[in-house]
Amino acid sequence: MIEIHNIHKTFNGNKVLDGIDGVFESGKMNMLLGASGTGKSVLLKCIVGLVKPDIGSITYDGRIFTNNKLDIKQEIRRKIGMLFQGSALFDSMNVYENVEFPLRMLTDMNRAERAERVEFCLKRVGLENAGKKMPSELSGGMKKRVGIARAIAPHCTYLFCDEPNSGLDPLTAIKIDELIKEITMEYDITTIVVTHDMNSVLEYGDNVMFLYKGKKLWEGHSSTIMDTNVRELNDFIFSNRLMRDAKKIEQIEEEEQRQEDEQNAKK
Ligand SMILES: Nc1ncnc2c1ncn2[C@@H]1O[C@H](COP(=O)(O)OP(=O)(O)OP(=O)(O)O)[C@@H](O)[C@H]1O
Repeated sequence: MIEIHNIHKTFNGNKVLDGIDGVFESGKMNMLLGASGTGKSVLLKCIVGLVKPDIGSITYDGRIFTNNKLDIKQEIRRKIGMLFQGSALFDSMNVYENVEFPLRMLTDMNRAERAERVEFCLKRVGLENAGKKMPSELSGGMKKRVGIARAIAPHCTYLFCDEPNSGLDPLTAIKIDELIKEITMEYDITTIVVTHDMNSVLEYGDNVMFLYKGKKLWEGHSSTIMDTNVRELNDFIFSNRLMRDAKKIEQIEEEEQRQEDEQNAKK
């Protein structure tokens, strides 16, 4: 579990995060949702330690991360897996070497142990025969899968994904979300996903935080997000035409049901 309390961050007079609190539980898909420029990535960077908050605290399973000793921070960092927007694979390494890389850097596994772990992770993401391929030979979805295998290889406890399905077609995007969710539950990982994709949120969001201009305006399970009274969140959701149409259909169905109930009651 990761807890953040009262996170503030200002860049050159531009207030990007304005007092954010939150709890991210393990085994759940925790999602940071919001339009471009609302501070989602900066918040994620604060949590990972790439950006230092001006005020606020972050704890990992009860251990303070912010302003703690370097060795404690490094110990926590070793348990973090990252999936970057563009997958960020090393172009000069093949798939196997990419997944093996964090094991070389972060663990004292010998060659045979590394090979076993790489093969396990590649199999887990459905790429058991792709070890020798170079990143340039992979589709966008395959690159994301390699990114996931690399992130979980050192047995990560925490997994951070920055727009994991950006640039993917809708079907592949759903499969990547599904894989992240399965892995999160299977290994009880604390996962935080930055997204502005409502499809992802509705399908997989166990705990969704909506950020707007550096503030958290709404938080809850995805099943309740369509019923929100928060105007900014409503505007965000229904800026998408498909969402507007879905809402209209839902309202028509509700009205039909209401009329049917009324008629049944009269009988
Ligand atoms: N290192 C930095 N220095 C100065 N300003 C920054 C820095 N990093 C981010 N910002 C600013 O912080 C604001 C929020 O940026 P952030 O990347 O967190 O947005 P976001 O919600 O993740 O958007 P997107 O969905 O487009 O990635 C932006 O105005 C951005 O220009």
